[in-house]
Amino acid sequence: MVAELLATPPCAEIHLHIEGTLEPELIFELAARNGIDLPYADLEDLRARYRFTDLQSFLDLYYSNMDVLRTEADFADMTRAYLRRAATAGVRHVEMMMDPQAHLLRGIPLETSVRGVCAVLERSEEEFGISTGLIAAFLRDRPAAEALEVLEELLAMGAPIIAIGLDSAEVGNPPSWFVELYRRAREAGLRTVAHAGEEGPPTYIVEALDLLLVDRIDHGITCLDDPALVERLVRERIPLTICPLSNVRLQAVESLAQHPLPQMLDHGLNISVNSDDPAYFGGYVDDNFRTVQEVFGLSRAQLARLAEDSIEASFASAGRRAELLGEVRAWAAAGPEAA
Ligand code: HPA
Ligand SMILES: [Zn+2]
Repeated sequence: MVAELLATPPCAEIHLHIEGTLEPELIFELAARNGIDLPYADLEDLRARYRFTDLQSFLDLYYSNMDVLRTEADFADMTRAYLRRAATAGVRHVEMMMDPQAHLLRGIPLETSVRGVCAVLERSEEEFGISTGLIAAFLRDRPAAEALEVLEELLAMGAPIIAIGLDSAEVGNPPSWFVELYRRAREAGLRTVAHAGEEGPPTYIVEALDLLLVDRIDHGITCLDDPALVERLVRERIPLTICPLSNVRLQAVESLAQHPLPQMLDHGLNISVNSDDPAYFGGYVDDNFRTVQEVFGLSRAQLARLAEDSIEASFASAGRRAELLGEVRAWAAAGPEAA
């Protein structure tokens, strides 16, 4: 029974910020390597700052810690550390966001951040058995014109991105400001996602769908405040990428017991389980699966459904999706409940 409780399915992780995988130990290591004086006495002092009251309180630390990322090797080391850990968590495909604009704003050329991450992603399938896709996320609390300029530069340099996303401080920065950015991305053949309804109202989810024409919504938990929207998300099979530990740590929900994941399953929404910024929110995708399993007593079949949803919602090739769905079905069939 204990082994059953700890089991997590093979899955796709499709809501993950690579900069949010920067663990405290690596922050200190990179600071030492780059001769940076950190504003923390030691690891314990840094860890003591990981108490957040909302999204902004997290973003302040997240952007501040990014300062240790200076060279291609720094970005590569961070990416490799995530993939190594993700492989043990059952991740078989990852679509990772990165914030190239945030690095550019602090003087790090796009080539440095993108090449550092991509050098490792290129070898991921061979090295870790994890297929990958890179999503360039843009900062919604910065001018839309700046995002468009950065996208043009990414396209001009041939950055191997599969999609664009929209992240950072949500409330007061609506999707409607980024129509041109998303139009340009689609024109360039990219897929599209956007954070909406993490802290912001359900109208932001509607804007992301109707104005940005996104393929999936990151978070989207506030959709439950609008029953007509929930019905639409179910009918149109629009995926929501759910991050349970993140929602609790950022106080978007009061406690895990009050997380709306079971309601979302009952509604028949396509939802996946993801870690968002695992170094900051207390766990990787397996920790998120384990937690929802423990708190809600999910069955093996329900866990398999979450994993299947993650694969269906991904931008992996049809062949890769079929292969991974086969793995999830084998995992589901191997459990005691299936006997
Ligand atoms: O959890 C998040 N929400 C919004 N923006 C972000 N940028 C990094 N992580 C996040
Ligand atoms: Zn996120």
